[in-house]
Amino acid sequence: MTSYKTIKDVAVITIENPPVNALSLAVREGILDGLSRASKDDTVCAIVIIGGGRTFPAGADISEFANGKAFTKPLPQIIEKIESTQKPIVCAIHGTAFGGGLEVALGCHYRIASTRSKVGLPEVNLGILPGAGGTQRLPRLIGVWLAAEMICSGKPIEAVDADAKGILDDLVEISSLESVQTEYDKLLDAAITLALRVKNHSLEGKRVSQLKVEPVSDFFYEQLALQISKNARGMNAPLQALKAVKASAMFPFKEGMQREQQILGRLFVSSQAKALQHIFFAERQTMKIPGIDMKKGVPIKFVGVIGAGMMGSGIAINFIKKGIPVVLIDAEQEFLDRGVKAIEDYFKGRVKKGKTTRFLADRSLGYLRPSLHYEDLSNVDLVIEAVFENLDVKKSVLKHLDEICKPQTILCTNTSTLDIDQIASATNRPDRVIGTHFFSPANVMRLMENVAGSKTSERTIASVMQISKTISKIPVLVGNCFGFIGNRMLFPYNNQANALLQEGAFPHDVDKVLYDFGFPMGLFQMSDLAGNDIGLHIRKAQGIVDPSQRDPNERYVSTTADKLCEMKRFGVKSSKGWYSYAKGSRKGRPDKEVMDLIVENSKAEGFVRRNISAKEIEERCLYALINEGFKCLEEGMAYKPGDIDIIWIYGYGFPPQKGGPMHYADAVGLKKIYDSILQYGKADPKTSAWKPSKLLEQLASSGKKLAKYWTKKLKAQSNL
Ligand SMILES: CCC/C=C/C(=O)SCCNC(=O)CCNC(=O)[C@H](O)C(C)(C)COP(=O)([O-])OP(=O)([O-])OC[C@H]1O[C@@H](n2cnc3c(N)ncnc32)[C@H](O)[C@@H]1OP(=O)([O-])[O-]
Repeated sequence: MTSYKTIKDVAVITIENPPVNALSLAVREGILDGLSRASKDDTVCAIVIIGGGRTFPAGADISEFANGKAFTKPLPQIIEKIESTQKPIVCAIHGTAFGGGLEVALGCHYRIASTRSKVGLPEVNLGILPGAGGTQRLPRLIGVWLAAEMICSGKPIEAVDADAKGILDDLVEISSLESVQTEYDKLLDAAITLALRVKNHSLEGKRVSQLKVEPVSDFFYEQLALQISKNARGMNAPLQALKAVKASAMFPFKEGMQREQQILGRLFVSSQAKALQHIFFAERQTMKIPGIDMKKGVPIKFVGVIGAGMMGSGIAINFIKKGIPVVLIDAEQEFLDRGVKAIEDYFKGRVKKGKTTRFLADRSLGYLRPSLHYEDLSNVDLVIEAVFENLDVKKSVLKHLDEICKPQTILCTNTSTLDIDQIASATNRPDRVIGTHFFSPANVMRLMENVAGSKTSERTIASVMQISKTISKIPVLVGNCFGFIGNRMLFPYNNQANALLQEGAFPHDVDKVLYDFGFPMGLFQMSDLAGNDIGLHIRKAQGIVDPSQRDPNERYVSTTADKLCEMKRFGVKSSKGWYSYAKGSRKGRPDKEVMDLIVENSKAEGFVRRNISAKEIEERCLYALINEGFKCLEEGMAYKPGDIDIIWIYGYGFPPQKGGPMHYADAVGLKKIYDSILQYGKADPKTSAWKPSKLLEQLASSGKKLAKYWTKKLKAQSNL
């Protein structure tokens, strides 16, 4: 896990724990061993610590948090040992020196970094804090102000910025064209040169723990706490980290460390830390699908997008940003021009905000090829249609593409509800047809539901999952059912919200509960933002708007929602929806007209309105959602509980500190949820959402947790 060698009387300890050189127990032991050898060897005059491969350690080994290994030879002790070593230690950073990695660097006497590298303390994103002395050393090195900002936001910074802030002693210029090996060689060279230069220098002032912290006023802490409460609403770790930073300015180093460790101890066992660490791994597991070999994917170098509307142009942006040429097709010149303008405006905006340069923006735009002719797609590797959400329209587009594109081209349909098999049946290559459900705005939202039809091949799935990654999306493979995973689960959740209106609640009552739970906004606010006509369109496609076509045994909850559309209350875009909006504002106010309509409809539908508690609102919305998630798992539409959590966190704003609906279900207790579902079902037998999932029933009665059960199941499957 580490190697040791000497170059020109400098000991070089190289950390070798690919892929990210996480500071596992074996690495920590290796560092200790290297320090001891170098200290005992009289010919060694200085020490360099460097990461092998592509990076300096990207942090403590997160997998050791759950199994307790992190507490054996813990990182703070190793860093103390590094700092107290009598020979100068130079730390050489490339790649991503994150978390414990940066904390190791802060324990070294000198720090140099490749200009391509990044440093950061992202621990708050995992529900903890930089608990290997980071909250005590960083303020001593760069001041409380800058340190608190880095620690509480968890955002990494570029090496050049780190140098300007005083974290680094020097930068090693590496161009973007140079290989990782060249970067490593140049960095090591520079580190050895520096080590030889300082070999006889005193270490006075070089041990960061001995530096003084300039105190700042309480006003600063109050302001930052306010900002954190707004930007990281509901998250414990950032505010706790701020307390630890404050301790650095109030106490000597040793006492400050004690405070840091106390706070870390509390955060470590918190439900938020468990939830956030679950998400960290779940996000990386979405590419691991039983029976799919991702290496079978074919490279996608040329893409077509059909439809230059908001969705199509957003999709195109993802590709051209990564240097992948896109032919953007629309039937009308006017629509095409509008799409191209939207794309140009997007890049102009980025330049204006300093997020990219004019040169890079122009380079991306150079990859865009607008066209009115399908024939220009004859050579693309993959094409995504983003036309109107209508089965017949999509089928005819795919049929046409099948005739024009080369036989190997993968045909993707961007739909949020339609049947992939039916769309694929319009082509002679159903094995090369797949759903790619982008979330709007497609250039912003990172989630992608990739939908496998019954004939979609392993190669197609692997190719699309990989290209999704290349364009920086978080792809989740899902099965082909109505609404796939995200929208399918949204329906019962949304139905409960509407049912609550019938029984006595108002939109702002429901939205407040969901906001307090941690969602960025409630369901009615979300509906107003997306456009209430979308829901109506889906209900029409389901054939349930017309009372004569409804199943008499299923409760209908959307009368008010339907009437709102009749009244042209489409939401923010018409300044009126569930709420009313001042012109240009997205902040809705409860509207008497809507409240009267809700009361009137309750009466007409035979409900006696009652006060509904926040607890009931929360349980009914969330348990209906969770029950549907279990159904998706038992039917094989979702491959892992973690996939569902990722979809809901990245696609629907489920609060990450609660870990996603399936993780949350385990935290609440499956028996409690199951019993509540039975109870709500008894009171409301005409709502099929209250029919409990068999899987939920099985786990609730056996007292098992979903996460454990599913991991075991997957293991057993892979051993077959
Ligand atoms: C003691 C208390 C104080 C200290 C606390 C800390 O340091 S807390 C830590 C603070 N640090 C952080 O929070 C940084 C967390 N890491 C990152 O942000 C990113 O991994 C990255 C930017 C370093 C590389 O991005 P990229 O897209 O190039 O790669 P990728 O993301 O796909 O990862 C590749 C593989 O490495 C795995 N893995 C990664 N990191 C860790 C880890 N620390 N540990 C274990 N494993 C880790 C990851 O699961 C994946 O495994 P798989 O699926 O292949 O089996």
